[in-house]
Order: sequence, then structure tokens, then C-alpha cells
Amino acid sequence: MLKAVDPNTGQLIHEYEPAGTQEIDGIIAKAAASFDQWKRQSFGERAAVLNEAASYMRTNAEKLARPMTREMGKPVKEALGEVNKAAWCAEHYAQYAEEYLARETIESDAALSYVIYQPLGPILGVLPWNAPFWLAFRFCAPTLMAGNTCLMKHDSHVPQCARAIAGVFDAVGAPPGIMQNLPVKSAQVEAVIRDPRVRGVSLTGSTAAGSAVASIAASEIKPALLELGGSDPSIVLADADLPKAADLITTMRIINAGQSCIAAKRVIVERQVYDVMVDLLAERLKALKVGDPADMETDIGPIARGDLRDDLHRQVKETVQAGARCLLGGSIPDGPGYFYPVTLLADVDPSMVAACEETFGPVMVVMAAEDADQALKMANDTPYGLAASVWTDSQRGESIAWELEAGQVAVNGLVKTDPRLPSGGVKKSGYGRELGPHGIREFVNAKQIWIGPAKT
Ligand SMILES: O=CCCC(=O)O
Repeated sequence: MLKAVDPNTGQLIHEYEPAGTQEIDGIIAKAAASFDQWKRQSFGERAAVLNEAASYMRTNAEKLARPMTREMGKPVKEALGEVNKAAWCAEHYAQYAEEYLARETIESDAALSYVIYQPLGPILGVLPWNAPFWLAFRFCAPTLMAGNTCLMKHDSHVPQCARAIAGVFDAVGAPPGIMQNLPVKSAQVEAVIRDPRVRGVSLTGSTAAGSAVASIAASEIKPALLELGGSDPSIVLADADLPKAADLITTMRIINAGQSCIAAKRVIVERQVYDVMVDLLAERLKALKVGDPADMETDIGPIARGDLRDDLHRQVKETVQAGARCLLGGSIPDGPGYFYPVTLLADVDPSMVAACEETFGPVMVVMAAEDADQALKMANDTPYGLAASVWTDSQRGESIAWELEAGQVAVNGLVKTDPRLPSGGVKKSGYGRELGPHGIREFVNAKQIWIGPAKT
């Protein structure tokens, strides 16, 4: 049995049976059958379906946001924003897919040679609980617009979210089978990847999960796209607009109660402005409201699961034991639910747990660097390489951005995902790119066509 628990109360919401072998086979068969039709649809026909789905989501945002708040504790104001962002992703690919996948003529010894981008078939998306709608649409919008069909294995803790996402396509009368929910346990994923009808896998999740899934896909010679963990640095240099940096770094750290792969997980501040910056961050963190995620005033809801909260607390305790100063929070509150207080750890050094491991919660980790060179070294001193930000004058910021080992860098701005721009990781944060023109080329056959003269 799979169990969904309300993290606001710790109470069981529902238990459900995962799909059995026969049901899984039926779902894959439907995805394969619908692919034969869907791949022949024009971009315009596919776009009509995606636009309908987007419009349905915008109209029903409140209803669709509710299961996120219930099953993983996302504050309702963020959940509403997430449904609308998912709709934006669908609209974006509906509008631009044809341009992103346009045929490219390349000069050669042929009379005519060019490349076309054709779909591969049913693609499996293995998705995490932390942004159920957004990550599902980041996977399915480009994948569908390229002409593939989608099988969605969502995290087992967000079953109603998964049903609601698949339900969007049913509600707008999308061709049956183009985007299906596959309610299976993690242990059942291997067989799905190995199924010859499944032609690729996209995973957003932990580095361990990515490694396991990509190994299976590689053994079947199937493409995999991995967006994994991160320990994103935010470098703040002495000439930065410190209040602005403090505002936006706070937002980047606490969004979704800090449970985002691209959260600012290590704030590296030039010594000269270190104390000022710590004070600015403390002021902002203190003002945040932790509480019931269903309340529109709440900034930070609970951690999604009890075991995740325990692990976060272990990281905080070990970091403090190693000499960091805990300026805010740091202890588990009494009462129901999996709440964790907004926590500020200062004087963290690169050897401490909160700097070495990914922290998935509202825990701000602040480190001092003597100068820009040391800050850059510290920023890159991590197995991860998902995103980063740098706060300084724009020209110096841009040159540091080039040196940062990350898939995306913001200079004097918020690190965020955007359907228009590619996102992804290097090192243990993954490979391949989601979103933008690059994202839609992950699951296509870039086919070379070479045409010689009919007669010589
Ligand atoms: O947690 C991973 C993705 C977060 C986002 O796209 O905003």
C-alpha cells in the first residue's frame, strides 16, 4: 500500500494500491497506441490541446492547488502560483515548439541535406513531490509538443496531485493516452524503463534516484534526462546592493519551505560586509510566518515528511556541534505536523555538514569568504552544480558567472526556472536540459536526411 499523509497534521489522508503488472501493461499499451496517432498531428493540433489544458488550469487553479497544500504542505499562495506557472509552460511550448523543432538545412555534398526532429515514442517521467504540477508540466509540455506521449510516475506521497494532473487532460478531451498517470512504487519503475515500448526517461529527484534510473536506461540504450540535487551558492560581494540581495536570497531560500532543488543553500559573503549581511538576512527571516499552509498569510508550511524533517534537523545539529552559530530556529517545535522553524546558521565553514550536504528546508547557511576569488572557490567546492547567483557589479558578476560550475547563474537576481530558458545541472546535479529550446530536443530523433541527384 502507498500512503499519503498530511504534513500539516501528521494524519493519514489516504492509502492506495499501486498499479499491478496487468494495469501497468495496459497503461503502456495505451501510450504506445496513442503515439501512433499523436505523432501524426500537426503542431497546431497539438498546441490546441496544450492551450486547452492551460486554460483549464488557469480557470480551476484553486481546485488544482488544494491537493498540493494537503499532500505536501505547499502554502496555498505558492500552490496557486505553481498551477499558473504550469499553465504558462503548456502555453509556451504550444506557441514555440514548431520553431524550436524547425527543420535545419545544412550544406554538404548532397543536393539537399537537412535535419528534422521526430518524436521517439512513450516517455516516462519520474517526478518528485516538491513541485507536483510545475515539474509535471515541465516534463510533459515539451515532450507532448514534440509528438511523444507521456507516462507520469509521480511521487507516491502526492497521489491526488498526480490524478489531478492527468485529470486536466481528461477534462479538456485530450486524445486518450497521451498523458497518463502511472501509479506505481519506485521498485516498479525498473520494469517500466525496460519495457521496449518505453523510449526514454526523464527524472527530477535525488542524485541516488537519478543514478539508479540512468543506469537502467543506459543498460537498455535509452536516453535519460536527469535534474537532481543541488547545493546552490549565492555569492555576495562587498559592492553588492545588500538589502536587495538579502530580500531575494531570502526568497530563494524559503520558497516551498526551502524544499527546492534550486534554493540558495549556501550564502557566501565577502568578509567586509559579512556582519551587515547576516543582520539583513536575520531581519528578513524573522518576519516570515510559519504555519498552516492552507492560510493565505502563511509564508512557510511544514516539511513534506517526518523523515525529511528529522534529516534536516540532524544536519542543523551536526553543523552547530561543529562550531556554526545558530542565530534563529534550530529546534523542532512541539505540536502536530512536520514543522521546522526558520533557521539561520552563521559562520558555517566548508567542512560542516550543512555546507557539504544538500539542505532541503528553511535553513539559511551563511559562510564568510576573504575575497571574490575565495568565494568562487568555495562556491565550486561541491559535488553539485545546478544553479548559482552572484551579487556584485554587473560586469564582475558576469565574469564570475562564467567561472561558476552550474547549469544556470543569475547575476543580481533570483534564480528561477522559466519555460523560455534552459535549466539543468552539471556534476552530480544531472545532465540534459529542461525547458527552453534545449528542453524540447531531449526526446527527439535528430534525423539526417541526405538527398543526392536522382540521375548523374
Ligand atoms: O525543485 C526543483 C525545481 C524547482 C523549480 O523549477 O522551481
